Amino acid sequence: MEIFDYDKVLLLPRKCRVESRSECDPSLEFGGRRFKLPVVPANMKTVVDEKVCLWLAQNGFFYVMHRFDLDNVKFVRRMKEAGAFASISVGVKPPDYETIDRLAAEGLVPEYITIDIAHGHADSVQNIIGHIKKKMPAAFVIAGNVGTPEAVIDLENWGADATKVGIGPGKVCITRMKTGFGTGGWQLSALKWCARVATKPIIADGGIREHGDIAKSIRFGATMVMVGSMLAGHEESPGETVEVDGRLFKEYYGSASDFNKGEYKHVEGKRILEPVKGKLSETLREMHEDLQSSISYAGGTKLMDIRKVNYVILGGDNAGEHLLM
Ligand SMILES: NC(=O)C1=CN([C@@H]2O[C@H](COP(=O)(O)OP(=O)(O)OC[C@H]3O[C@@H](n4cnc5c(N)ncnc54)[C@H](OP(=O)(O)O)[C@@H]3O)[C@@H](O)[C@H]2O)C=CC1
Ligand SMILES: Nc1nc2c(ncn2[C@@H]2O[C@H](COP(=O)(O)O)[C@@H](O)[C@H]2O)c(=O)[nH]1
Repeated sequence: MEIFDYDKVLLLPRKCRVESRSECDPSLEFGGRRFKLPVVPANMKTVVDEKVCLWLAQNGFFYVMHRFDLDNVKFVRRMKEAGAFASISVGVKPPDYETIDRLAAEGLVPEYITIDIAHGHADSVQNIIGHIKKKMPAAFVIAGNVGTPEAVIDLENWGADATKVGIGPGKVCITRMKTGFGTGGWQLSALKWCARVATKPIIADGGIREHGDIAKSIRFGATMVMVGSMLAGHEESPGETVEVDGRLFKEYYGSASDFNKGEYKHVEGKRILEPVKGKLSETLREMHEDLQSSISYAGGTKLMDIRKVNYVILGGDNAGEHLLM
């Protein structure tokens, strides 16, 4: 198997078919809705809050609210009252079952439910997918995280409508060091490996460091990418602002860090400071433009035209050109 990550791959251009990049459309259909970009901010406390989620929903972007220290029922109700779709995260513990039951009892069906645990290839995930599908069959269920084809096959067979791939490639992740496991350092080829067997959409989660990594993820089989650090640290981002030597930073911490958990137990995440980067809407606008360029380099007009290109692997044992035959 080829092993590579985002920084070791470049996509090869095909003859341009447009006169202007404005003809290229990076939008996509996901779970019955159309979104402007194949990008979703990570469901983490220092990346999204209710205000950011509402803004994303009202401006044509997908979002997934985090699942920490909030009442999901109140959140779904407020999103619906605001005329927005609801997209929540749950875990696999008894309070998460109660949340599903309360939502169903009140007839508040979130359009999207993400089951968000560290090791998503687990009976606990099969059980909660079954529970959600029984109580709220209309909800689109995203399940993860996983890092192998076997896990993708199981999650799809258990009823997940999409899977989230990425164990440990995140910027504030320390899973690799703490446990010796994961897709950190080879996330892009893990994605390729998983996408070969997937019959439903994959969200590639973690390790996106450049806008071009979004196009690379699409090329290797992702329908959507989840982005944490690059979308943290904006003016609108939640998280404490810290001044260091006259420069402004915002905190960004892992969901499995002691900062998020409130205790040092099964810690697999850390806290870093991200330089404050301006407005989130500006970063999303730039991502949109960059993806339009990617599509034009792919010789296409639509997002999935990126899937048609060849690529090269730079350096290392697997170096070489890879042609689509
Ligand atoms: N994408 C990634 O690489 C990672 C992401 N995270 C994020 O951190 C947050 C907290 O995650 P998580 O700790 O799962 O959430 P929870 O603490 O809610 O754990 C979920 C459940 O899964 C169990 N569990 C967790 N890890 C394992 C494991 N390795 N083997 C068996 N059972 C396990 C827990 O039990 P118990 O605690 O008793 O073991 C608990 O019952 C989530 O948002 C998650 O996405 C965390 C690590 C890696
Ligand atoms: N191993 C851990 N992974 C975590 C933790 N908190 C979040 N995450 C994952 O990281 C991505 C974001 O990655 P980035 O490279 O874009 O910053 C996020 O979506 C989660 O899957 C954690 O504490 N430990």
